[in-house]
Amino acid sequence: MNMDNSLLNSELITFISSNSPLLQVLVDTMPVPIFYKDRKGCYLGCNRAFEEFIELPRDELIGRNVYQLYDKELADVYAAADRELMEKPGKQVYEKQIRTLKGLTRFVKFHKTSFVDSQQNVAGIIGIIFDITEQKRLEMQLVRHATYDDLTGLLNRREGLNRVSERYELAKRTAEPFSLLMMDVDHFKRVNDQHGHLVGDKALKFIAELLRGVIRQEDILIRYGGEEFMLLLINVDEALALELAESCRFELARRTMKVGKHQEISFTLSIGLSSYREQVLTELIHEADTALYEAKNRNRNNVCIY
Ligand SMILES: Nc1nc2c(ncn2[C@@H]2O[C@H](COP(=O)(O)OP(=O)(O)OP(=O)(O)O)[C@@H](O)[C@H]2O)c(=O)[nH]1
Repeated sequence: MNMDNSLLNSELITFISSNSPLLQVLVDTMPVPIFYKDRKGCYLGCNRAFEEFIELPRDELIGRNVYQLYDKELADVYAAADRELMEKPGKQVYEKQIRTLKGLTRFVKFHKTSFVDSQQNVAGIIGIIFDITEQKRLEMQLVRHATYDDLTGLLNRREGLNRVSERYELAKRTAEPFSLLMMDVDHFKRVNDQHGHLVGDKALKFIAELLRGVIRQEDILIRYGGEEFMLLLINVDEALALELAESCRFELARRTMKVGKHQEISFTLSIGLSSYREQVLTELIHEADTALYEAKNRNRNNVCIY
């Protein structure tokens, strides 16, 4: 641009508009949205990609400020960012979730630069917008996959153990009680063998949903393995943990899941319980596991305390 970053505001408007069709063609050719504003924050112009992006023709844009175009919350963010750039001229880059004028949500990355007039005073800003909605969607998908189990939507083992470890360290510092349950669905192989793997999957979702409904919001429920779940009960001593474990076991045993039109199947849980008594985390998990093994040996469908 021959603007030399140093034009008077009025010169700039003239330069960009009819006297400079080539410049307009140039910016219109750019596939990313570009806009420019004066020092008061009024739009001086934009390219075609920006018109499409905000879904507004440039005639309706020029001369207006953000408060006349967007909701106040978004306008406040834009105005504050513009003000900061005018006060500290140079470059500015930030990401923001926005709503278009037609109400679509987009994630965007702004690259803004200030420009000065012939007296070297800041005369306005030029902004370029990169639509990073797809990139954000993929990022969120990756985080979701890395955090949750695809089938049940519960925390997966890796992320679950991270959170259990964090809570363990916190409980150690604050001396709050906490208890750990290992829960395993009884004879689950039979479900697969008798009804097929898809029904088995549906059953795991059903069981996870049911457990989610029994536990409290602050508890951490993890799909630990195939048909095995870990539950960390926060601020819960052994007596209360036993009650909660019995509730999980009882609620699951009394419910049935529909299979096909006429059949209903039910499930039971074996549960091992261990409570924090200053043992290290791996030891606590091992104890709950040992108690689960004991519950399986005692004919299943029961809770054993280590
Ligand atoms: N459908 C389905 N089945 C799974 C999944 N993960 C594990 N399983 C099945 O769970 C069954 C576990 O079997 P076992 O370890 O023998 O235990 P069990 O039959 O539950 O018997 P007990 O634990 O001793 O009561 C196996 O048949 C696995 O294939 C899954 O994601 N979907």
